[in-house]
Amino acid sequence: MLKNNHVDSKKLISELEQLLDDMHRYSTTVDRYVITSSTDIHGKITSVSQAFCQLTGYSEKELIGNKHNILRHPDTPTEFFAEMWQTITSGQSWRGELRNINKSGECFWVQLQIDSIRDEKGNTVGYISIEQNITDRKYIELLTIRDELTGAFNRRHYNHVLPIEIERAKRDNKQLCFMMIDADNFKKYNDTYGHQEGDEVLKNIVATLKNTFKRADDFIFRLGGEEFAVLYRAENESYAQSIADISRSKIYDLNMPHSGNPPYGRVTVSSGVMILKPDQQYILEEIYKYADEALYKAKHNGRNFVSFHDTEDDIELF
Ligand SMILES: Nc1nc2c(ncn2[C@@H]2O[C@H](COP(=O)(O)OP(=O)(O)OP(=O)(O)O)[C@@H](O)[C@H]2O)c(=O)[nH]1
Repeated sequence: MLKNNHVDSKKLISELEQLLDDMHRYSTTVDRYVITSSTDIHGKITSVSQAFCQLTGYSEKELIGNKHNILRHPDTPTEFFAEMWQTITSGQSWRGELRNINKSGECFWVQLQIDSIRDEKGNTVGYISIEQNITDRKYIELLTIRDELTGAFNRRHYNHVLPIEIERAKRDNKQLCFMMIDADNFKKYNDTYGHQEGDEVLKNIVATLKNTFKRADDFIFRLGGEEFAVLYRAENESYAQSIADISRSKIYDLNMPHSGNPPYGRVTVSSGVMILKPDQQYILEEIYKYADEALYKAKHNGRNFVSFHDTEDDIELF
């Protein structure tokens, strides 16, 4: 009897050792290959996998006790994180794509899922994230939607985004503005200063637009040649008008010489804006047409000017 007991416990110990070995192997593999991190309820990092350290360039010691904002990309708007926190603190999982910055200052993209960690009573005691490195895919994706010269979104992306943003603005009961921007007398600029210098001007125009329209839901497009567009939301007409004019004057203030653009003698742009009301239906092609007509008015008005489409009068409704 005693002997039997001895044999059983030896067998049990060996099985337990085997189990511990398996668990160790499993956790080592997870640690090495799964990009994961945990935080307490305040967002302070409590554990990270080796794969997480490898991706971010930070050591475990540097990360523990810190918050994930150590990785924050400056272009990610605060609203993005507010929405993320709202979701996870309400007990739901959050899934999405996020651009981060590693320790060397390089950008990387992750697809991540964040879930609550709960104690035996069901209380949230922290959060765990599992991530996937999607930088390569994102890079290819961005190449297909961006204009190579200026970095603005291309026309294809404009066609994709416009209907989505119109619906979103309607849902949020916000006015959406579509502004077309065209460099003035640009043919003369190229003729005088050369095409390459012209390219630099186009880059400066987009950089200035990016500097002006900085909200998460602002979109800057290059629709073709020296023609650009911005899609932006406006709480009211006064904002819609003032920001459009600020973008025009910021480009004027760059003071890029342009002798063929009298009376200004510098690079200027003209813009045409169409304001979309959330309670109205629009035909997509008409939006472009009306903004283009407003742009024509701005050109006609002497250039370096922002003109607004007269709403209500002649919008074709469904
Ligand atoms: N440098 C450069 N020029 C471009 C590019 N795309 C288009 N253009 C030039 O932009 C000029 C546009 O000229 P037009 O459409 O005649 O208009 P404009 O001279 O700007 O005159 P207004 O629009 O009436 O003020 C043409 O000379 C095009 O060659 C580009 O990528 N780089």
